[in-house]
Amino acid sequence: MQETALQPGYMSGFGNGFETEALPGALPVGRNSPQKCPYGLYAEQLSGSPFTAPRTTNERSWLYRIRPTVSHWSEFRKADIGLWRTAPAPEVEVPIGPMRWDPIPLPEGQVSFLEGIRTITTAGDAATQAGMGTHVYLITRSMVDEYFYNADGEMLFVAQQGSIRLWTEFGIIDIEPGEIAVIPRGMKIRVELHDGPARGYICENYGGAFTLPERGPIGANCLANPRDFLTPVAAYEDKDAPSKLYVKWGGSLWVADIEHSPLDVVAWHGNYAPYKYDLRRYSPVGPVLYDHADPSIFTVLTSPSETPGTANVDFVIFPDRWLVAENTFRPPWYHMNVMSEFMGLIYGVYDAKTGGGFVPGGMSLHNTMLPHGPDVDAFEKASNVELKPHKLEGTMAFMFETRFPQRVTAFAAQTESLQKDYGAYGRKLNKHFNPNKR
Ligand SMILES: O=C(O)Cc1cc(O)ccc1O
Ligand SMILES: [Fe+2]
Repeated sequence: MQETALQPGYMSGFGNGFETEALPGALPVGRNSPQKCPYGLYAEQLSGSPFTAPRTTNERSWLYRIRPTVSHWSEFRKADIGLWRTAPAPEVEVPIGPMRWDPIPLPEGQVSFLEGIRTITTAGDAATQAGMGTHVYLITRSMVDEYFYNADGEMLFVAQQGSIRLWTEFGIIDIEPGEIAVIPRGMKIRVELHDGPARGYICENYGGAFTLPERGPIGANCLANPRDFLTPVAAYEDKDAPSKLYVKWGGSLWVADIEHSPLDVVAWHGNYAPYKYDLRRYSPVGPVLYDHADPSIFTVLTSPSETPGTANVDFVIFPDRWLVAENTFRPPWYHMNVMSEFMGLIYGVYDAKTGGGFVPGGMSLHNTMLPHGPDVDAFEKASNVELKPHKLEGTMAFMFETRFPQRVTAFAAQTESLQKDYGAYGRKLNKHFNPNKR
């Protein structure tokens, strides 16, 4: 490994055509496939979209690597996929009611990224490139001489506890709680524990690649600003060692013995690349006079479907912000939604659930067309509080919202972390109706 490659360095921008080289002159100039590449490297294209996709959604990168991926290939055998599930996964009947979980505890023993995935829900069908899986990751040891890529979807990491280092083919990404990272489909990684143990959430997106939502009348600024997205500079390993390459393909995990690190990309250029983003940089826009707006105003990233305005997945956050609306019930309203809502809490308190039970590291599921809203504590407080400007501080909840109903896995339905009494929270709401008093 190069001395200079040990600390992550980043380039700013979303979806840019980046170019970066870990050795001077490693990138061919003016062409993608010279007869011989500099330093004896191999050229390889990684296509994240069909070749013919329109320019706005066309994604590919050119990698200049010590060995092409095909030479990392050898006899694959089935590996134990543990508790990772892929849609469709009809393991249990999905309850017709809200579900909520306490944090899944970190295991006592040594658990790598691949061993510590716990799928909570699946939606759609990975084989048709539609839907998503939601997972919790639990990591107590780094991957050593173990590498992985996911052919079934891109992975959005949401760090909740501890920090991890994602060694990718494209360079190094560090994330800590409050930050996210996106690893596009097909990109090789090794996940290292930086400051652990680590827990977080993953949205495995089988559909259209995450992109920034349109801003419409908001204009050219606010929400997630493109300059705050960071893509790593090239960094490579020239390492010969008995290693394992794991591939998730078609919902199964496969493994092959390889003799060298596949993170051997010395230079690359293109717009198909991993990135990170600090959620605390999000610039929220909201109601400045009255009413509570739809949560789509807080969309960080969206995975579009073929139907305009109907997301395969929206990644939405509920960050620190001022509440100023006059004569308004300020928390989320009671509602039913054709989209299904998986929520997690990174830190702090979520304003619709102030009565306890939705804690950092926990999660909830409000499925397609199932009613939900503030708990009794949040309702009573927000209905009676003096409506001064009020700042929600030290809070970061998020939602993976998909057009598809979500199925829970057998693990999620049977874990001790499942709260047995959550389904009844709505029944605690008091009757206030009085026909004699307006
Ligand atoms: O249900 C939830 O808590 C998420 C949510 C938040 C909000 O402000 C409006 C609608 C919505 O689904
Ligand atoms: Fe909701």
